[in-house]
Amino acid sequence: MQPIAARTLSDIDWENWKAQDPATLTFVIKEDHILLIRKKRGLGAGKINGPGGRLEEGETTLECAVREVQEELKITPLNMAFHGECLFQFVDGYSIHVYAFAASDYDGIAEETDEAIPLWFHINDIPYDEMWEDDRCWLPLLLKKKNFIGRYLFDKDTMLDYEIELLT
Ligand SMILES: COc1nc(N)nc2c1ncn2[C@H]1C[C@H](O)[C@@H](COP(=O)(O)OP(=O)(O)OP(=O)(O)O)O1
Repeated sequence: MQPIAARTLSDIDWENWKAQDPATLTFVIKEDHILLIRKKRGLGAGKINGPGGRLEEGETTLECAVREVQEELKITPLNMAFHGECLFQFVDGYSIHVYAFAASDYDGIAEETDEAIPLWFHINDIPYDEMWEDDRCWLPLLLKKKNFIGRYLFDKDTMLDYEIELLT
């Protein structure tokens, strides 16, 4: 992995950009509450996020999104809807392309696993201070059932630049 000299989005050739890893995030939203996790390992360990992770060989983004929720919280998300894409470039050279889903219901009882602690929040009380910086930019759009594509440049945990396009 080669560090890149970018400080703004315009320093990156987005036309030919391809992430090292495709991944997913899923937000179960039910009766004005959202199910988040305290992530115990992997990229973003310690932060609050939606359950999710990297695609496995041969898997679709939807299959990955469902599997990751099952693995991390022992529940199955239902009524999955795709809402958008987040293209993350880090200045250390790493990149990850995240596909974001919302689910309006689930089967089972969410429990702690070795990957995640389940946490429910009212949708007006989302703990953005404990989440990745980009979440404030696009999670409100997903909550409004909008579709979006966003590009983000990070130096470790610090977001240097971003842009979001709303899709119709
Ligand atoms: C940089 O900004 C990010 N913001 C948000 N909201 N989420 C992010 C960001 N960067 C990565 N993520 C998400 C995307 C994925 O859901 C995870 C990373 O995947 P993880 O390291 O958990 O991958 P797994 O395949 O589950 O890995 P292990 O099972 O080996 O732990 O973070």
